[in-house]
Amino acid sequence: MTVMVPSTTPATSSQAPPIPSIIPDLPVPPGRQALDSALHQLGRAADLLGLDDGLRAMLATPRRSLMVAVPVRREDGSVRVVRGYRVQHNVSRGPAKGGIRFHPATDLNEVTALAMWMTWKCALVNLPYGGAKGGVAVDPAALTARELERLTRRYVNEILPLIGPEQDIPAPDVGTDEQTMAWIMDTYSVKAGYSVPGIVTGKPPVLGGSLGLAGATALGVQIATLAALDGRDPEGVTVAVQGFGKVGALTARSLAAAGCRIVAVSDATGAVTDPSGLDVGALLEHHAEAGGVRGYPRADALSHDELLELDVDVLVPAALEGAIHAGNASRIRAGLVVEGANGPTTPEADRVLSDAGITVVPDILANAGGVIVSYLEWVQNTQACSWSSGEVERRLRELMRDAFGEVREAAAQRGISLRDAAHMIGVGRVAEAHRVRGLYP
Ligand SMILES: NC(=O)C1=CN([C@@H]2O[C@H](COP(=O)(O)OP(=O)(O)OC[C@H]3O[C@@H](n4cnc5c(N)ncnc54)[C@H](OP(=O)(O)O)[C@@H]3O)[C@@H](O)[C@H]2O)C=CC1
Ligand SMILES: O=C(O)CCC(=O)C(=O)O
Repeated sequence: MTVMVPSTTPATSSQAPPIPSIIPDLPVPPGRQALDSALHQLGRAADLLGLDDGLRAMLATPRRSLMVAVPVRREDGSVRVVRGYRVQHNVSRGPAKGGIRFHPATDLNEVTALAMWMTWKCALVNLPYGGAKGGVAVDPAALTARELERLTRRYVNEILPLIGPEQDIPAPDVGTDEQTMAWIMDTYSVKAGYSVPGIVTGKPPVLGGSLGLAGATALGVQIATLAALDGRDPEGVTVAVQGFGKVGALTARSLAAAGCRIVAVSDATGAVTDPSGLDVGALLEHHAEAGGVRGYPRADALSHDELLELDVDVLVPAALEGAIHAGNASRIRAGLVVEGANGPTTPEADRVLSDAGITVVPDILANAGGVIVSYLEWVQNTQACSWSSGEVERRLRELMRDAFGEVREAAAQRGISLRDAAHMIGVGRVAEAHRVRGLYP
């Protein structure tokens, strides 16, 4: 999103055109809502842990935030300037880790919230990482492939002071993919003068990418869903999935492969439903050809809101933050919500779902499969070794199972929600790292 600010030069009779600028426009919703949610969740965990005010302040404050201008030359020769961000929320347990988002509405608040969630997520699944996130306020669909490549390379160049294989390791998120990661690796490597595969995860396998990363988040969501079903036969369990991107589409496929009946999916173009079960393979083909799920001929159309409010066993929000909010939470009829997306449920909605007896498997647990396999990729790159897809999947299953078990046990012991339990464990580990390291100087 380019912010146009009028020139401060007084208008003259020749009426000079305003100078386009991207002077910071903060704070700006909707990122503020994500940050408020993240801070609220941290506050609850800090209360459960009895943390003192100093530690609370350290955990609530990002360690480093970088805001950059990213000029990109368009195909017609003109230059457009967009804003980019990289936030390292916490690095007490290891290098910062987290994806890069290309989305027109991203802002510093949103990226800060996403970085904070990465910190707790990495601690919860016991990875030796802190948390980070990056973003560029741009719609990648509105750029050509060459413009996107130039934008990516320039953004990487601007955030060079923060990133590095031992400092801060990016990965894909909304609007970015394997190709984006390949450009990041190349840009960083050209600057270094040698290949640095460990600078980024989610790369194509030919560049040292993990054989299991493409579907890792989705497999993790499937594992979390089946664990939350608690022994119930998945055969015929009805599922609605919001978002049909890297997480949503592959989660739909993964849950269908486990026997679930995917009755509805959506993306930004629309939503489709078939109560007898969608053919996810055919839907993926339609999506690839048509650029979205809208118009899929073997299903009925429904509205975005109707999808969220379907009477299903499982709802998987796998798009953006704030999908389930105070305005629609009371209409959610799913028995179980498994958060594929980061921050899809606001704190107000959380309360409503809890009062209605709806179980929520929180984002930092449900979607941790991606960063788990990112970690395996990074170890593989930095140790110059490689693992088979079977080995990657085994490790992913182990870490997801252990984390799920710990969260469920803590929730049962303390009589708290899975979200509070997950945050208590994640925040507690980071707080303990701070305590043991002490404060410099
Ligand atoms: N990629 C990863 O490794 C991980 C991602 N996540 C989280 O998962 C979520 C999705 O990420 P990812 O799949 O990578 O992103 P993608 O960009 O691949 O997909 C996002 C999807 O959301 C859809 N969408 C956007 N707005 C809406 C809306 N209002 N209603 C329904 N669908 C909508 C998009 O539709 P369209 O394509 O039509 O725009 C697209 O299908 C994010 O919260 C991300 O942070 C979490 C862990 C790891
Ligand atoms: O794989 C990674 O490093 C980060 C994935 C991510 O951005 C997320 O879990 O939200």
